Amino acid sequence: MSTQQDYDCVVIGAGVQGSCTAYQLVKQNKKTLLLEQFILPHTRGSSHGQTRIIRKAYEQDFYTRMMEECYRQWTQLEKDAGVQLFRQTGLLVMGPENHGDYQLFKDTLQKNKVPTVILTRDNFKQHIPNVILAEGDGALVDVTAGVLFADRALKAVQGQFQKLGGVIRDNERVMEIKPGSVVKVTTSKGVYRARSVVITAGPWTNRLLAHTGFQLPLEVVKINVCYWREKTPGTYDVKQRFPCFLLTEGAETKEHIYGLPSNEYPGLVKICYHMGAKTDPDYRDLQTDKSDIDILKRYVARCMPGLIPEPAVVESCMYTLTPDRHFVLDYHPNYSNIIIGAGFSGHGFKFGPVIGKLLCELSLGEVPSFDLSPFRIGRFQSKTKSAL
Ligand SMILES: Cc1cc2nc3c(=O)[nH]c(=O)nc-3n(C[C@H](O)[C@H](O)[C@H](O)COP(=O)(O)OP(=O)(O)OC[C@H]3O[C@@H](n4cnc5c(N)ncnc54)[C@H](O)[C@@H]3O)c2cc1C
Ligand SMILES: O=C(O)[C@@H]1CCCCN1
Repeated sequence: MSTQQDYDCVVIGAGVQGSCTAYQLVKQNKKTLLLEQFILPHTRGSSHGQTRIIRKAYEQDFYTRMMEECYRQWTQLEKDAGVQLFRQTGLLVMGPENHGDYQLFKDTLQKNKVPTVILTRDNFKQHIPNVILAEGDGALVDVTAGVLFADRALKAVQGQFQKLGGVIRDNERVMEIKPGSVVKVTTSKGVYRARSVVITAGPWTNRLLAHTGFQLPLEVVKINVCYWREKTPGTYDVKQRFPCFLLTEGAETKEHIYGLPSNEYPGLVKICYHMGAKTDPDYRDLQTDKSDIDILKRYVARCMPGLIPEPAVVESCMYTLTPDRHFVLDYHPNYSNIIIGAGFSGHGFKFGPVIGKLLCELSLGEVPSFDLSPFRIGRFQSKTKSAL
C-alpha cells in the first residue's frame, strides 16, 4: 500500500462525467486525483464506443439551454486538444404529429430558436428516400445536431487534464469512503485524503454511496448496441449526409428508437432501443435479454428498407436510469463536501463539459452556473434510502 496523499479533490470514476469534472477542477488550479477501477480505456461502463448523438432537440427547455454552452465547450476542447470531436449531420426527429414527445421537441426547438427544418411528407421522401415515415407521423430536423466522437472525446479530456498536472490512477478501485471535513478514500492500492470528493461512478454509484449510508433510486439496464448492414454500401453513410435520427414512438414501441449514420464500421448503421433489461454492472454480460433487438428488427424491416433486418454487430453498454430520466447533480444529503453526478439515463454524454463545470462548482462551494432544481436529490423524496 502506498502512503496517504492529500488532494483538494478526489473524483471517483473516469467516464465522461468524472473526466470532465476533473478537468474543470484542475483548470481552477485544484490538486485533483481521478480514480478509475479499470485499466483505461475500457468498455465496461457507459462512456465507451466511437459515437454519441449531440443535439439541441429536447423535450425540456433546460436541456436545450444547457446545450448552448456544451457546443461551445466541445469546440474549445477540439481546439485545445487538436482533434475533431464533432461532425454535424442534423437530427431527424419523427413521431406522431401534434402530440406527445414529438410536439414537445418541436415546441422546444421553436421556442429556443434552434435552426430547424420541418419536413412535409413530400420533401421527406425527396430528402430522406431510404426511411419510411409512418402514417400520421411528423418529421423535423434539428440542424445543429450531429455525431460526437465519444472515445476520442474521452481521451482528449483525460489528456488535457493530465497536461495541466492532474493525476489519473486507473486499475485502482475505491473500496471505502469515510466522510468528514477531510474525506478519506481507500482504494485497492492506497489511501487519499481530500477536501471534497465527487462521485461519478455511473452504474456503480449506489455501491459507492452505500459507504456513506445513502442510496439513490437508480436502475441499471443493459443496452444492446446494434449495428445493421446496408444492402447497398453507402446508403445511410455519414458522407452521404444521412442524419442521426430519433423516433419518439411507433408501431413497435412507446420508447424511443434512435440511430446514427454509418461511420465507425463501414456499411453498418447503429440503431438502438432506448431501454434495456435490468442488470448488475459487474455481471452485465450475463444479462442476455434480447427483447429490445426483436423490437428493433421489426422496426428496421418496416422503416429502413435499405438495411438487412438482422443486426450484424451487437455491443453492450449500460444506462443508469433515474425515475424521471433527469440527471442527479447535487450535494450528498448528509455531507456537503461529497458531490454526486449520476443517473445520466442514457443521454448524458453530450452534456459532459457542462456537467463537469457544474460538479466542479458544487465541489468548490460556488453558485452553479445553471439552475439545478431539475437535478436535485430532494425531488425523489420518499424514494431515497438511508442504507444505515
Ligand atoms: C448505448 C448507449 C447510447 C448512448 N447514446 C447517447 C447519445 O447518443 N448521446 C448522449 O449524450 N449520451 C448517450 N448515452 C449516455 C452517455 O453515454 C452516458 O450518460 C455517459 O457516458 C455516462 O457517463 P458516466 O461518467 O456517468 O458513467 P461511466 O462512463 O460508466 O463512468 C463511471 C466510471 O466509474 C468507474 N467506477 C465505478 N466504481 C468505481 C470504483 N469503486 N472505483 C473506481 N472507479 C469506479 C467505472 O469503472 C466507470 O469507468 C448513451 C449511453 C449508452 C449506453
Ligand atoms: O442522448 C441522445 O441523444 C440519445 C438519444 C436517444 C436515446 C439515447 N441517447
